[in-house]
Amino acid sequence: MRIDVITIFPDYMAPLREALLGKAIERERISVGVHDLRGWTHDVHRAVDDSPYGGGPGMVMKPQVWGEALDEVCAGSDSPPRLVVPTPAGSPFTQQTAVRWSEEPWLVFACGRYEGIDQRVMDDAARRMPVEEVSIGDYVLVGGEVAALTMIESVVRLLPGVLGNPASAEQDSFSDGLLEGPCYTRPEAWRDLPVPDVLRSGNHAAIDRWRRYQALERTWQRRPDLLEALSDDELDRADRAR
Ligand SMILES: CN1CCN(Cc2ccc(Cn3ccc4ccc(-c5n[nH]c(N)c5C#N)cc43)cc2)CC1
Repeated sequence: MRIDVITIFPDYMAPLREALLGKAIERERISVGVHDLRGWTHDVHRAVDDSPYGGGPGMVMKPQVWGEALDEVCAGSDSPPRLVVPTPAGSPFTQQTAVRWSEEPWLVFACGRYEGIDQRVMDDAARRMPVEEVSIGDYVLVGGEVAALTMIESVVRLLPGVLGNPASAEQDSFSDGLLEGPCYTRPEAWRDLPVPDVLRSGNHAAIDRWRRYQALERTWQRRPDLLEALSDDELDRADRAR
């Protein structure tokens, strides 16, 4: 997978070179390009923003600069990339999105700042490539870089050979529609807090039932909305796990 990121703060993307993502680059599971949007400015001030039409607070990112940047970064391949534009007004980014994008050969992330990117940039790009405007959650960030890092990490961890233990991705939270339950490791007792006996019983059928019940209980307490999406027979199966 090829990943390109366009931003006015290229150093913000340094975490891409660290840890799991850095290893994926070393092992050539992914190639990553980070591009400074100001490289496509032509004025002495290297301006990337301007006042919003219609008034309102803040500034909007100029279409000309983004247009030239995307023309260059998204060129050079028989098939165009999928353009991902983080925005608070985007469709929800979910684990299902990450799974779908993990099949893509090339993703380009356009990281906006200020009040966002002139809409015509996305409308023009959509003439040549798939464009998705997505949000990582219902809270407000200052720009798209943190969102891009979040989405890149959740996609890249799904690629073959990236995670040390591939089973981990298969047992992700949300992958079966539920939150995962609590996890424990040594010591057996810590500050008078014990590990649940069932986890030390060696009875794997009982352990699976316990884990399934814990996942259901936690989902019910923290994310009841996820339970609404579960089918009746899935709920029955989980209920039998009590
Ligand atoms: C008067 N009101 C009119 C509405 N605006 C809305 C607004 C517009 C831009 C920004 C800053 N920003 C710029 C680019 C950019 C990309 C992603 C995100 C982002 N935030 N939260 C997520 N889940 C994100 C993601 N993914 C934020 C971004 C903040 C708030 C506020 C002022």
